[in-house]
Amino acid sequence: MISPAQTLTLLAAIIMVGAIASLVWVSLAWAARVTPRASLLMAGANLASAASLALHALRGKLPDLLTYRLSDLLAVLSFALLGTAAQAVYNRHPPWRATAITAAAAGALLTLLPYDGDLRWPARVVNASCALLTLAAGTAVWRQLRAIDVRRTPARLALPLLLIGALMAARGLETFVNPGRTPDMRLPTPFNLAFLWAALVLTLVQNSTLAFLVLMRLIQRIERLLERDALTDTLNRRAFDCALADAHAWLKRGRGYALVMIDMDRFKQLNDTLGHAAGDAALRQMVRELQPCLREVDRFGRLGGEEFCVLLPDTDIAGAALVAERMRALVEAAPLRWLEQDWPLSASFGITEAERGDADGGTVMARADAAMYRAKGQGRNVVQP
Ligand SMILES: Nc1nc2c(ncn2[C@@H]2O[C@H](COP(=O)(O)OP(=O)(O)OP(=O)(O)O)[C@@H](O)[C@H]2O)c(=O)[nH]1
Repeated sequence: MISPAQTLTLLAAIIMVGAIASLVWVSLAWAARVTPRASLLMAGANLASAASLALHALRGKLPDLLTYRLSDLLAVLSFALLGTAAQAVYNRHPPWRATAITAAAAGALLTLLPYDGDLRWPARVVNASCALLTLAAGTAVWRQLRAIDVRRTPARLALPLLLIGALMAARGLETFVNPGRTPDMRLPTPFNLAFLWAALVLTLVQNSTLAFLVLMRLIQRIERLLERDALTDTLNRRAFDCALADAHAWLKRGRGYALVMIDMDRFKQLNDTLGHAAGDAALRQMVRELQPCLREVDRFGRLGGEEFCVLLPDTDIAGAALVAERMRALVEAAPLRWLEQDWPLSASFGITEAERGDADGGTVMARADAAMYRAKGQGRNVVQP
């Protein structure tokens, strides 16, 4: 025998979890500044959900307009925010139009539908729209996570959202299975008890999952900061050396690679004439110009000063020559625009291919460096093997 106290206690527990979670998310957004947009959306979702359920629990004690219509509207809002928050963790500008249209349509229906007597239709609108919003967001997050990094952020982390969607769909279907019963979560029915337990567990799991994703995002950001050059956003020396060591390890398993050493020409003269800021702008411009020449697997690093190196996996000397020549032409074709003046830019390129006899990546890099110095000796702005 289920008592009304059981369903009410569960409702109170979900409300409390929602209220506490919204405070945690606000502090994550403001104090820790961790993915603030997603964190604030999560705070809003939890708050709206807690308010909706609190109003629902107070039916009969407050005006019906608040405990029925407003409660349902807040429920739709909370699910719309939840879906957008989940997508905002890995996408600063999550798609919101479809969510807004669904929520607005549900809101309009809930405003127009009569709330006297038969409450099954408002309940169907709430549950169907919430299920739709969560299932769509869950599918989008699943795709996002698969696209980002399968190993570190498994797509399975989107599962709680999909389960919440399924739970809401089940609640909508219940109004068809038990058409005689008024949809009220406080009633001590086996379905309500199961629904509230599932809702409590899923609220906890969903909040923890999203907190975990936010943490992963933070770790990835720190890792990126540690391996990037602050001025040009290419790999720094340490990260490039790691990439080179990895590539060299693959060489022993039959996967070759080539290096392109790049050194800007007469850079001191540019610095001395136009100033250090212009030199910095030239370095950034060159990196920007060269990016389109690179594939996803290529690694672009700044070794120091105006010297860069590109690691090209699965590439031989002929391939490296093609890439380097394309890069050389691009640098030459784009002078630095500084204070209404054009300053011609060029770079010298040394290329080499890793050979089985090379002891380590450093040996290959030394050969590319020597080739680059030969290019300087030949008058600069050339590619030398
Ligand atoms: N603006 C700027 N200049 C830098 C940076 N790092 C190193 N440099 C300058 O780059 C210049 C490199 O000069 P050099 O090694 O003589 O080379 P170069 O003038 O390009 O001569 P060649 O390579 O022979 O054509 C020095 O003046 C450094 O101070 C940087 O991050 N920003």
